[in-house]
Amino acid sequence: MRNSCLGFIYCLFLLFASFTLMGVASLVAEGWIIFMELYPGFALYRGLYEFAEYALQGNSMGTDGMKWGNMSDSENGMSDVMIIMLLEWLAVLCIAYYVDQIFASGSGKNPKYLLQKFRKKRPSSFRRPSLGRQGSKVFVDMDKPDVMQEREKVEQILLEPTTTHSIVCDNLRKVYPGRDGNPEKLAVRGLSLAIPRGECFGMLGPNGAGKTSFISMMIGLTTPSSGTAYVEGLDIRTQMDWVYTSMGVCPQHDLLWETLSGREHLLFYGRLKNLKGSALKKAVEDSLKSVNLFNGGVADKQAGKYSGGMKRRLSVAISLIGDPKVVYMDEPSTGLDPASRSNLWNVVKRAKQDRAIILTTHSMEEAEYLCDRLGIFVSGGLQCVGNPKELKGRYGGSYVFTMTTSVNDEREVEQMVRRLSPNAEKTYHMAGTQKFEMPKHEVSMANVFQAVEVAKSRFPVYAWGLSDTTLEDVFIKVANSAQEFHTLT
Ligand SMILES: Nc1ncnc2c1ncn2[C@@H]1O[C@H](COP(=O)(O)OP(=O)(O)OP(=O)(O)O)[C@@H](O)[C@H]1O
Repeated sequence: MRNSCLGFIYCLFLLFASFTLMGVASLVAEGWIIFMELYPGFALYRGLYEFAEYALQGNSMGTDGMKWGNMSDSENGMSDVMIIMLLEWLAVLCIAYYVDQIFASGSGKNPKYLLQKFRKKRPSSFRRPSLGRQGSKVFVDMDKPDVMQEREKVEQILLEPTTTHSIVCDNLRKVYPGRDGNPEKLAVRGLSLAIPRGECFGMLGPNGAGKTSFISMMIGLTTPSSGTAYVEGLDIRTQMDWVYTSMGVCPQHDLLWETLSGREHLLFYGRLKNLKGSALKKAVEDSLKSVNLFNGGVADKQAGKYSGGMKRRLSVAISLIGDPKVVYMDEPSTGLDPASRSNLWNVVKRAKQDRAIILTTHSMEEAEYLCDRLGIFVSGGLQCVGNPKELKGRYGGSYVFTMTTSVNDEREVEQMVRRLSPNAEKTYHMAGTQKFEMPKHEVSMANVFQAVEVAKSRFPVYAWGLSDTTLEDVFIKVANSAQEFHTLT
């Protein structure tokens, strides 16, 4: 519809141009004609009109029509037409480029980005301390010393000429532009992170936290709205073609060709990674063996006939072929049965020796088993970073006590817990089941066991338990407090 309207308006202008030039050209001042030629369709028509005039004259007089020499003739105005069309072509080219940068899918640049580009001319490795720049965010980050420390580490690394860190994210940010009346979405807010070779970094976070948006930027599917990241020293904004050669990806959903076999997939991706001849054959066989897809003719079966677990293992094998220095795995074990998952974990564990791996997962067990360090990501921001033990120590300095009784005895349970630990906090309560967090320094195990024995003699206790903080407790605590903060701000 829009195209038809534009076409119609364009034709109207052509008609108007032909009427003006043929009918009243002699009555209209040359200045007005030049003014009208600012409309591209009019200028084009004027040019064609003059060509036609010369051709007609040429036919009747036996000459050649318009020649280069006639272009400068002030009578026909061709020099004005050519200059106007050339300048307009340049202007429209620039406008088209600018509009494309703002509206192209995934790029989502701020309309003022050109101004910002001119304002911030600095070498990519130069960084100022982010404290001052973040303004009101400083308060938030001060609350997260580990995140601040990571940011400072990144700033330090960026000042060094060489580094052992395979991935360095420098204040990476992603904003999706608002569409169809929806406001713009800040999916990743200023992420700074440094991951050395040989480390598997786990990215945990609730649904919609921004993990996939982060990975999409790192693998070149979308461009950062601001900030950047360096992969093996290469800038993802400007050197993505080189980054691809040292990168492997296992996406959240298997991207496989149903009619190709597992072996053919690996041969294809191996060739893309520049492997040839016997080196390619060996890499494919090793890869198939490592993910248990080699024996029994499985390697030559069509991927469409693979089970979900086999497809997932093939995706992981694809991400590792060609010895990439950096690998991204987006929820690699989703949908796998326990045996296949354990198999896959062994593959990943072996693979991380000489490379950096970023892995997103919803499984705390997987994170604890595979990852050297973890980051909990909520509402687009990193809330904490550290190894699983550190995080449990930092966020879980308490025992979790659970007891299930009849609803009538709930008060007694609560009083018992208060006597054991005056600062205990009730974290869950549902139909007779209560959960309390008791600070470790207030509680002695022996007292808890004794108190439970006394309680059992006074009222029926259906179940009880005392556990150390799990990674899941840490995750829930961090995610809830961050979500509360973002709802309030
Ligand atoms: N192309 C897009 N345009 C607009 N908003 C988007 C787009 N892609 C993602 N989002 C929004 O950005 C936020 C982060 O989404 P993202 O998929 O990165 O989260 P996630 O942590 O990977 O979630 P999950 O664990 O469910 O995969 C969500 O609120 C999502 O709705």
